[in-house]
Amino acid sequence: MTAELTRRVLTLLFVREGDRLLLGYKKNGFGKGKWNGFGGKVKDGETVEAAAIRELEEESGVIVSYTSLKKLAKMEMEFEGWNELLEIHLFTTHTFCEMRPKWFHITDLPFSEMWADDSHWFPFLLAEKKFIAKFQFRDMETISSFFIKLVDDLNAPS
Ligand SMILES: Nc1nc2c([nH]c(=O)n2[C@H]2C[C@H](O)[C@@H](COP(=O)(O)OP(=O)(O)OP(=O)(O)O)O2)c(=O)[nH]1
Repeated sequence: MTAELTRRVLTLLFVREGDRLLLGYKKNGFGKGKWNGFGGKVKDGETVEAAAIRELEEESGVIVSYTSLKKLAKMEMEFEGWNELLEIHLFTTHTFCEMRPKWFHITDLPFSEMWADDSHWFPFLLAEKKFIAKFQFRDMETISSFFIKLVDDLNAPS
């Protein structure tokens, strides 16, 4: 006689941009050491769509809208000797709601596509030095004057 299997409902969401796919490296727990899409257990009373969006945000910080989700599959995984069956709801999305994350090397930052003031204070940010600064802009792209001062205590009166 086969033992009754407990069902564990999981989500798996892949964020895609053109020909590129965002993956995460699982550092701990189930699937440790594997690259994968983002997902996890569906909580009691939660829809699989809500769980897919929540898990993506918890694991990557990326927020996508409910309407951008495309459900592609429901898969079941059984492992010999396990009394649990995995039910995986597979989704894909092509849209980031507001910010599209991307890693840059600190020596290769895209300053020409960043705010004009950033190149002035990034050296301090990268060195993790505290500073106060003020920038005056002629227009959105042009700084007319600025100062930057390294400080020990950001709460001290300036
Ligand atoms: N690509 C791929 N993903 C899989 C397979 N099997 C499997 O569970 N997954 C995915 C589904 C889930 O997104 C994830 C497993 O969820 P999990 O149990 O590790 O959840 P979690 O650590 O995030 O836990 P929690 O946040 O929900 O507490 O791995 C598989 O065979 N292929």
